[in-house]
Amino acid sequence: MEPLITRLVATSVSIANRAGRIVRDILSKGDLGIVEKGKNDYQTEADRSAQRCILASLHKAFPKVSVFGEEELDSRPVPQEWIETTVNEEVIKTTANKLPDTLKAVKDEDICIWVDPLDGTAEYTQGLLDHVTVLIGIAVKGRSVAGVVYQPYYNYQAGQDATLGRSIWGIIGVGTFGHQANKPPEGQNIITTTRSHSTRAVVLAVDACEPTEVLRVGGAGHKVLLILEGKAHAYVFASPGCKKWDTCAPEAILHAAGGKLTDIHGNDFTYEPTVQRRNTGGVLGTPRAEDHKWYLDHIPQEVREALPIS
Ligand SMILES: Nc1ncnc2c1ncn2[C@@H]1O[C@H](COP(=O)(O)O)[C@@H](O)[C@H]1OP(=O)(O)O
Ligand SMILES: [Mg+2]
Ligand SMILES: [Mg+2]
Ligand SMILES: [Mg+2]
Repeated sequence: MEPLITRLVATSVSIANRAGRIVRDILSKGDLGIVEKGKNDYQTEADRSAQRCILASLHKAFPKVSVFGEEELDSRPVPQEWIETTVNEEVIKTTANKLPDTLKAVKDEDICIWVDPLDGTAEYTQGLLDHVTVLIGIAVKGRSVAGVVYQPYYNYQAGQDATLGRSIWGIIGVGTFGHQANKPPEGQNIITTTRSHSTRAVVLAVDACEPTEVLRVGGAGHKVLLILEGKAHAYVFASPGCKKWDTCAPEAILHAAGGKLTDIHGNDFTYEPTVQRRNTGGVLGTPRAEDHKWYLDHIPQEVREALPIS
């Protein structure tokens, strides 16, 4: 049998696809069932249903692994057709002979999975559909090592014949798959940041990094995809708004591709089950680990002091 990590990623790719289908079905039926959880913080029926699908499916396949999802839900039974049991063969094939030795012996109790059933909820409700992703991040002993980012509306403006949706997945030491890997253009400094959760500190930090262009878009998953595809040079978010489920999967795919995701002080995120959910130190992502320090050095002291280390 394949190592646990390989099976977890291969199953998570299938589960994220199933959840993405739920996200699309709910929008096409038109009743989003929006609930306001807090200031500028919404939940829809798609967030709730996709999380039920993902947690029930993971629990069925891996009953001993800890899984945490963004939404607080009751334990109502999940419709049988939402339990995804298939395994993505592409992941199995690609990972065979490539998985690092350190990940081969990982046990159930070493793992914690962080699930964001719908990242970019604000943009989903506003029809900015390619900003939406489903995130399943896999941490081992508190460090993010593998992740799945499913983009349910990829290609949605490309015409009827285009295949809707794509899966991007990555494992540290194996690589990142399912997207184009491009370098960002030389001579520019394109910075991506929030469009729906901006604050004074967010703007100060972006401006201090001397952008030639600012891409204000939704979703932590979506912004990391922009970096992987060479559309942005950095993801700068000087706010305590992101939580563990927002960063776990994006961090793994970015690190697996040679990039770096930390808080704005340069500290690594940790993901053990008891960790504080909020990433109080903000988020900084770059496509090459060696470019990270330049951005860290440009974050104003005033902004750093306002964002405590997570
Ligand atoms: N102030 C905030 N309140 C609630 N969620 C936030 C906040 N800031 C960031 N997030 C979460 O982090 C993601 C990335 O931030 P942004 O889109 O603003 O760049 C958001 O899509 C949202 O995830 P979610 O949509 O899953 O609730
Ligand atoms: Mg949310
Ligand atoms: Mg999110
Ligand atoms: Mg979410």
